[in-house]
Order: sequence, then C-alpha cells, then structure tokens
Amino acid sequence: MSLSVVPANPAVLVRRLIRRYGERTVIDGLDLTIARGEFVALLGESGCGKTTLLRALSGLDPIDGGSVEAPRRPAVVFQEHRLLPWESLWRNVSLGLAADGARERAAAALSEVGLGDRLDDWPRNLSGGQAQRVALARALVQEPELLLLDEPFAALDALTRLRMHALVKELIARHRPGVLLVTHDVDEAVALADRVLLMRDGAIAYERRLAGGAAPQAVRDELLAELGVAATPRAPAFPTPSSHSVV
Ligand SMILES: Nc1ncnc2c1ncn2[C@@H]1O[C@H](COP(=O)(O)OP(=O)(O)OP(=O)(O)O)[C@@H](O)[C@H]1O
Repeated sequence: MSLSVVPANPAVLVRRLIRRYGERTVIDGLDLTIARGEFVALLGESGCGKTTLLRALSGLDPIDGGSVEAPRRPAVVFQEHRLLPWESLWRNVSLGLAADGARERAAAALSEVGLGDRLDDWPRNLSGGQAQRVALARALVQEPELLLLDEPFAALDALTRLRMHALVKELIARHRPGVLLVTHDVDEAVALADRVLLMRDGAIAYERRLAGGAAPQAVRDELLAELGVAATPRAPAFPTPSSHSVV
C-alpha cells in the first residue's frame, strides 16, 4: 500500500472515483489530490477518459462512485471559447458575478489578459487566441480554487500557443488556483506543469514531478516512452515571448 501525503488545503480531493457510460466503466477507482497553487497536467491516449475525469471534477456530470471534494465550484476553460456571441466581452466575463461592481471586476480581468481596451467589443471580432484569453479571464474572475483546462490551446497556431503558455504561467502564479490541464502535447505538459500524470485503464498509471530542476528533455523522453511513443527530436523552439500583447 502506498501512502500519499494529502496537502492541508487541497484544491480538490478525489477518492476511488467511478464513472460509467452504460455498461462501460471509463473511470475505475481513480485517486487524485491537487494542492492549491499546484499545476498538474494530464496525458493519456485518446479515449482513455481525460475529459470524462475533468467533467466529473467540474460537477458538470454525475459520478457513479467514490467522492470528489472541492471547496468551491471549479472554473473550466474548454478547447473552444464558448463565449456568448450576443453579449459584449465584459458581460461574457461577468456572467455569474453579482451585479454590483461586475463591470469593474470584468475590466480588471480583461486587463490581466491584455484586453482591457476591448470591454464593449464582441466575440465575433476576436482572433482564436484573443477569444481564449477572454475565456481565461471569465474563469479567473471567479477566483476559483480549482481551474480545469480541457485542451484550451489545442486549436491555436504554434506561436499563439507559446504566447498563451507564458500568459497562463503568469496568471496562475498570481492567482494560485490548483490547475488540472488535459493535453495531448507532452511538450506543453512539461513546459507548464509541476506534476504530470498519465491516465490508463481508468486510473492514474504514472506520475512525474517536474519540480527541482528536472531536465525537460529527459522528462519528455520518459513520458513519451511511458506513452509508448518513440522520442523524436524536438522542433526548434520559438523565442520565448516577453509580452502577450499581440496574441
Ligand atoms: N457521453 C458519452 N456517452 C457514452 N460514452 C462516452 C461519452 N463521453 C465519452 N464516452 C466514451 O468514454 C471514453 C472516454 O472518453 P473521453 O472523451 O473522456 O476520452 P479522452 O481521453 O478525453 O479522449 P480524447 O483525448 O480523444 O479527447 C471514450 O471511449 C468515449 O467514447
């Protein structure tokens, strides 16, 4: 039996989680704890149940066994922005906030993602990267203790994705929610996460911490091997963006 240390103040505590679709058990006794301020990335083969897990944690879907304990309702950012086309940007961000001070809070959140001058603009006028930045603002304005990210950068071009990584790192360092990022991209997981998990057969099959100066290339190769993929040379990286203002 393995003993795991449960943080004093977890963002989420998942015990023996079960989730079925009809006869099919997709999540089968999964345990997971994410601390506040911890960034966890979740990898796994297509169809292994990553989105199913994220939806179970979000409260969007019911669970069939075990428990999910989160202090407050988590915020979620999906692959597509899911902004309401008939609402202005600030109204999209402020949905769910108390009316009093909502515009000011939305304005502050939009400023944080570099869109402070677009409060009264419309979703249709945004690029894909800008729309995802509004989706991030909408999530963070709730001051969530757990932020769930379901492949939020997958539809973006490579340069925009790198700029989004820099922005997300900055925002997470400031707001310090626990984060669960579902991604197919091993490099993205290694670039962003404190801990990378690999899901298989309905549970967490493998875990790798990246703290303490772990060499990214070695970790990447280890994860690819664990996923059953031969490591390929890394594509030349774009220069690290120093500003997110042109995403
Ligand atoms: N609403 C549903 N009804 C029935 N089966 C479902 C439903 N949603 C997902 N599944 C099945 O559950 C399994 C896990 O799906 P899920 O979307 O969680 O996988 P995933 O790891 O996120 O996949 P991908 O990486 O391709 O997005 C799949 O076999 C899928 O077909």
